[in-house]
Amino acid sequence: MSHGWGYGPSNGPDKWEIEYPIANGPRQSPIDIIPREAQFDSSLKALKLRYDPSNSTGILNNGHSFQVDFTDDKDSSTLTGGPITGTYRLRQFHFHWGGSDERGSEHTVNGIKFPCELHLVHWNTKYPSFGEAAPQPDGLAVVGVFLKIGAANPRLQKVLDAFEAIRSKGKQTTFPGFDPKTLLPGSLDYWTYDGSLTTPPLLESVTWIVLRDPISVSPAQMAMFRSLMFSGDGEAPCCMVDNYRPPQPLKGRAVRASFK
Ligand SMILES: Cc1cc(=S)c(O)co1
Ligand SMILES: [Zn+2]
Repeated sequence: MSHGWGYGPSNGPDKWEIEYPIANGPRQSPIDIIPREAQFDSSLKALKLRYDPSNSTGILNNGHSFQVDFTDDKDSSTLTGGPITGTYRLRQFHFHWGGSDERGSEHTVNGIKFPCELHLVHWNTKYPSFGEAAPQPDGLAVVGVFLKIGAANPRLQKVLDAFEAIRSKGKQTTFPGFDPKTLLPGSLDYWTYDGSLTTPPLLESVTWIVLRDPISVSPAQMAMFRSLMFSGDGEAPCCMVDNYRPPQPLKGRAVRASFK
């Protein structure tokens, strides 16, 4: 039975270096963002996110998180501008969250954790596919959005309403016509730095674009995230919580801000 990576005491983030030595590499993610140490860069362009809802296809419990997948055979859902050059295509989005409201995000701000963090994963179309882009230093761009406890988020609720069909590992269902733009805050001001995937294989191929402003999520909605299972049907039930990697050493990297 493969012991596979996870978030438990025997296979969690502190153990990943055994099978993935890059876990101790020079550009690992997430990081703690310290706004007063970020450098405002006036040459940074505005983020341009153009998403076509007809590209959303399905929603899947992959045993680590859940993800909403997008067809990426055309330049119809793209990220341009911001810190990147060229065109990156949206592949999927997913979340990381905690077992209670005081933890769950991967990036932190002045050491503060949010209860949840959204990741929108895009790949560089200078490469022929996501798989070919994923190992390249400029292969991926992930937009991170913090979720903060507040009013219930009706746009997020559309995603949560699909959970009954994907409760356990390996379950998936169709998820057509969803517009990820509805999960973005009003401002696209961001911090950016060179980093990695936050899950194995921890590839150092991600240009991170972390939005300053959070979106809201209610306590009841957070409880719905925690109703998903890491475990598959017929396995010992294990709630999907605390699927976040803690901040990693900055190792001299610059964090730039698109705003003053
Ligand atoms: C591709 C990918 C990116 C992130 S950030 C993640 O958590 C899993 O897979
Ligand atoms: Zn992620």
